[in-house]
Amino acid sequence: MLNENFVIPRSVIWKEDYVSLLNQQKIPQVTEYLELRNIEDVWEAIQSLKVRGAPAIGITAAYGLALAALQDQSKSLQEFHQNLQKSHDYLASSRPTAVNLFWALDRLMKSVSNAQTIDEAKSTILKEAILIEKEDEQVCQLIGEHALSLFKDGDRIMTICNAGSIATAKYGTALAPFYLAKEKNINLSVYACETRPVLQGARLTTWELMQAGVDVTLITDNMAAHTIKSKDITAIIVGADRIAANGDTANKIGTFNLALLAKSFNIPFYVAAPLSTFDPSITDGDQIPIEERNPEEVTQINGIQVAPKDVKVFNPAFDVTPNELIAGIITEKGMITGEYKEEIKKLFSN
Ligand SMILES: CSC[C@@H](O)[C@@H](O)C(=O)COP(=O)(O)O
Repeated sequence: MLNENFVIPRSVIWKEDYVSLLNQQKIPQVTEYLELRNIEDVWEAIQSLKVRGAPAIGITAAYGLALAALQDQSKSLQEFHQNLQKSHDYLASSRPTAVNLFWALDRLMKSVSNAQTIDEAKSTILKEAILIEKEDEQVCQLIGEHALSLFKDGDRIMTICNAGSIATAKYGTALAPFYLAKEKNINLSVYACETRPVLQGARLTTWELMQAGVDVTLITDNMAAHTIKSKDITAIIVGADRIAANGDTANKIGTFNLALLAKSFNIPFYVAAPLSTFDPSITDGDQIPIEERNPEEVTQINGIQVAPKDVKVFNPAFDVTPNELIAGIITEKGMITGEYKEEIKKLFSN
């Protein structure tokens, strides 16, 4: 295990009858934990980005479904299953792109399909939600170890958005190697893109890494090319929201730009993601649903209007990086590279 003499924040904590949730909307100004007491609270927290990041969305939704199950007053097992399906569908409508949401909810539904009593179903569903969180912590640590093996002392690495501890159960995906490097006294410098419009890089990645004592420098998104050149960036590493069967990867808007820059500067562009972020049911990235969010995320900064009120806005929250721009996808099972279609098929065949 990592030694804990530096702070690795957690975003989702199960508290027996509610979910304690770090309010990521308010970081870094305010560190507050919300009490999510019912499925509506959970839906709203996911939709409004109080919790965000693919694995953390999945874990929170899993606890949301567990809360709904535990609070259910059904008189028969059949009624219980009908209500559970409604709760599943409701939570699944909170955000469309990160496949971990659907993966976690489907996994809970499957876990209770053979339950003989309502009590058995309730305890099974909670156990499964807790397991999803525990597994994600272990998986992120493994991703961090595999990713760290690609870097050496003194490397300068760029990232976007926040694929850190608070986007997962713990440690993160793209940020996990930086926590591990810190422990092993390997010096890595991180360049964090601010990540307009919602600023996950500026607000969250810097906050997380500074607490752990990781050397992090903030840049605006449009500084990426100049920074890669002038600071001699050695690699780019990002997280993922959904990876198609051919390796095409949806991640935070702006990721595709960085992949193109990596190609142009001849530096590796890595994706770090757990197997729960793969969607082998879709053949390529064109089939990934891309969330479009409220125009005000673009026309305002921190509630202050910066563009004409009625300007037309296009606000996709994600883009898709084609597989040929990706030097490697780092999972808990190691890194896959090259023939992604074959490699991904192998990953899911055993
Ligand atoms: C380990 S988190 C991976 C991704 O979910 C992350 O990079 C990302 O794009 C998050 O987008 P967000 O809109 O903040 O949920």
